[in-house]
Amino acid sequence: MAHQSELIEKDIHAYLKSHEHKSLLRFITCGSVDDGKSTLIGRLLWDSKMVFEDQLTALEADSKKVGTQGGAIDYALLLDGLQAEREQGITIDVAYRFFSTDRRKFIVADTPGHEQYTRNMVTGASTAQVAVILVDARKGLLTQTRRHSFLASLVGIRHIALAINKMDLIGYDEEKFNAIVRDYREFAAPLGFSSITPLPISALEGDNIIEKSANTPWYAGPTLMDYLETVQVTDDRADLAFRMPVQWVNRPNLDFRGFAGTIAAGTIHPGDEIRVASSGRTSRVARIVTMNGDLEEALAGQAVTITLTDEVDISRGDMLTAAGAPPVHTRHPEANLVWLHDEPLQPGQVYLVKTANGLTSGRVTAVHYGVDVNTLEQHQVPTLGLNEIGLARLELDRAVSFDPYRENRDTGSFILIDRFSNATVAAGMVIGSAPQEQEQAGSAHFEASLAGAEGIRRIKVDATATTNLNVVDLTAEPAPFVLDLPAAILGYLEKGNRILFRLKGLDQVGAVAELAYENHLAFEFDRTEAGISLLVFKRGSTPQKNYGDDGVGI
Ligand SMILES: Nc1nc2c(ncn2[C@@H]2O[C@H](COP(=O)(O)OP(=O)(O)OP(=O)(O)O)[C@@H](O)[C@H]2O)c(=O)[nH]1
Repeated sequence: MAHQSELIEKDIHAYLKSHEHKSLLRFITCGSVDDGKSTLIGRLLWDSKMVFEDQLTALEADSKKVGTQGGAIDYALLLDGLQAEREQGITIDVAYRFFSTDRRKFIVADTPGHEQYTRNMVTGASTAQVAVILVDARKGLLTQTRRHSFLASLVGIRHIALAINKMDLIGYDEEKFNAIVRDYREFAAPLGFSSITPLPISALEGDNIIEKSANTPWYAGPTLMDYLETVQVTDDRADLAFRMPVQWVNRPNLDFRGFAGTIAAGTIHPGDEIRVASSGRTSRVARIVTMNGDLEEALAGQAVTITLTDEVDISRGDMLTAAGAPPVHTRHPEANLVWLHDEPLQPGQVYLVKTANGLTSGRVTAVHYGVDVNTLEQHQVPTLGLNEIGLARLELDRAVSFDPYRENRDTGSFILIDRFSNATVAAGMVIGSAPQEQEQAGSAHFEASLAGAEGIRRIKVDATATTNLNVVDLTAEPAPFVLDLPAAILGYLEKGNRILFRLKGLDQVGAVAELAYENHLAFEFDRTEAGISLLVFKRGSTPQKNYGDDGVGI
C-alpha cells in the first residue's frame, strides 16, 4: 500500500475517513485459459499499488529469473505468488482480492474458467455487481465466453465489461475490435444485461487499463479503471421493497410484542404499512426498537425489533414486507439450480432448504430442463449432476416467502443441504412460484390438441410455465381459431399484463379478439400464418425473442 503510506503516517484519521466513505464494487473476472486474466489482475493490483513492497521486490526478481517477458515484469507471476497464500486456506475455491483507489474500494473474485469449475464461478459471481469478461482479440468469442456470460446473467450480474485483450497483437485494429463487439452484443442480447461496455485493452502493455492508450486513438470510451471506478450499480438493498425475515418474537411481558430480525431489503419508518407474508394481514409499524433507543428509520442490513399497531399473528420464520409489494409466498418455488455436489440430484429425496427465512425441508419434484452452459440450449434431463444447471420445481414442507432472484438476491436465493452429510449440494435462484396446475402437466413438453367449438377451432395447449419457445404449427388450421391456454402456464401473469402474439416469419402482433380471465385465457385470431408462436410478457418488460424470466413462450 505504498502510495498511501504517507497519508497513513501523516494523518491516520483522514486516511480511515477517506476509506470509510468510498463505495465498494465487487466484480469478477472471467476468461479462457491464456486470455490474460492473471496478467490483467496483476496489473490492476500493481498499478493501484495495492501490493506490499516485499512482493514487488520478489516480483521483479522472479520476472528476471523466469524471464517470460524478457526481463520486464510479468504480472501473471504476481498472482501465482498470491496463490500460495490462498492455498493455505482449507477449502477456499474462489480467491477474493481487495484493492482500492482514491475513488472506490474493490473486491475482485478470481474464479477458474474451466467448465469443471462452474460451481466456483457461480459462488464467486453470486455477490458480484460487474463481470469483466476477457476475450483474446485474436480469437474472438469462444465457448467459454458464452458460458461465463450465461453464468454471470444467471447469478444476477447486470453489467459487463467486455475487455478485448491483446489488442497489441492485432495492431490495435478498430475493425476487428468492432466485429467482436458486434458478435458479443448479438449473442448476449437475450441475457438481459443492463449494460455492456467494450474496452480495447492490452493487459501486458497497459493500454486502456489505467491510462488512455495512444495506440487506440479511435477509442473514446473509458479505461478499465475509469469504468470500474464509475460504473453505476443500482442494487442498493435499501432501495428495494421492504423485507425483514422474523428471527425471533420478543415478548418479555404482556405489554410488549416485538418482531426481531435483520432487514434484508428496503427502508422502514414508524407509521409505514407492512404486510405479513404468510397471512397477508397488514398493520403499521408502531416503533423501531434497538439497544440504543428507538429509530425513526431503519435500513437494509440493520438488526432491529419492530412493534406493530395491531395484534397480528406472526411467528419466527415469517416475513414482514412492504404492504404494496409483497413477495411470493409459496410451497412450490421454481428455481434455477446449480448443482454443486458429486452426488447427483435425487428428485423426490428430502433435502434441507436454507432460505433468508431460515431452514425448512423439501424436495425437488421436477427438473423442467437442463441448460447446456456452453450453447445455452435447453434439453430434457432426468436429474442434475455436478456443475449442471437447470430449472426445477420444488415442494417445501412449509410455505416460504421469496422474491424473484433478479429482483433481490438475498430473498430470492436458497441452498439445498444434504440432511446426513450436511454438505451444500445446490444453490437455487428463484424465478417464481410454480402454479398448481403445473403439477399435473408434469413436463416441459406441450401438446396441442384440437377440439371443435361452434365452427371455431379451439386449440388447447397444455404446457408449463417453463416451456421452451416452440412454435405451434397451425398451417393446416382454417381461420379463425382460439388458442386456449391453461392459466397455469402463464405462471405469474396478472390481469392487465401484455400479451404479444408473434406470427412466425412475419414477426408481427396478431389480432386478439377475445380475452377471458377465467380458468383459461383464450385468444382468438382472425387469421392464420404458416406458424405461430406466442410470447407472454409482464407489463413494462421488453419482449425478447429468447424469452427471459419475464416471458413465457409456447
Ligand atoms: N501480447 C500480449 N500478451 C498478453 C497480454 N495479456 C496477457 N498476455 C500473455 O498471455 C499469456 C497468458 O496470460 P495469463 O495472464 O497467464 O493468462 P490467464 O488467462 O490468467 O491464463 P491462466 O492463468 O492459464 O488461466 C502470457 O504469456 C501473458 O504474458 C496482452 O495484452 N498482450
